[in-house]
Amino acid sequence: METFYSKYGGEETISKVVDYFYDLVLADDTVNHFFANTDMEKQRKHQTKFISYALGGPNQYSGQSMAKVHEGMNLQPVHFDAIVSHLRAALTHFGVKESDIEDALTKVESLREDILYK
Ligand code: HEM
Repeated sequence: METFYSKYGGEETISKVVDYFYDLVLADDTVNHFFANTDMEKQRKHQTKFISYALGGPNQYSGQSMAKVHEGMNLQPVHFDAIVSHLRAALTHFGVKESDIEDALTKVESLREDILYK
């Protein structure tokens, strides 16, 4: 089966989507404070991992490992929703088909319970 990731051009496309998404996240006061003590390179890595995951790329995560890395952040639905809305905006901006956007959002949603309130 052709994955979303390969269909839209693999890493090259991912890096463009990441740049766009990164700017949206860091301009948003709802969530940018979580990254206040994270250096720029690490932030970019985070956004890349997030996008790659959503698009079915090589970095796939278990709920357990996601609970662990977000431990101590006490992330709330409002934070998760903000990130999801930026993902939707970034994918829309690059002309991704609505049904493919829905698939990506469903994927991300599957980790919501693992990531929140940790
Ligand atoms: C499905 C959703 C998410 C995925 C797949 C994901 C992925 C990851 C991964 C893989 C890490 C490990 C550190 C690294 O990237 O090197 C991480 C850490 C982190 N995540 Fe997420 N994340 C998600 C949601 C969120 C949300 C909603 C927020 C906050 C609004 C957030 C903020 C952070 C922060 C601040 C770190 C630590 C960064 C650092 O200082 O090293 N994440 N995340």
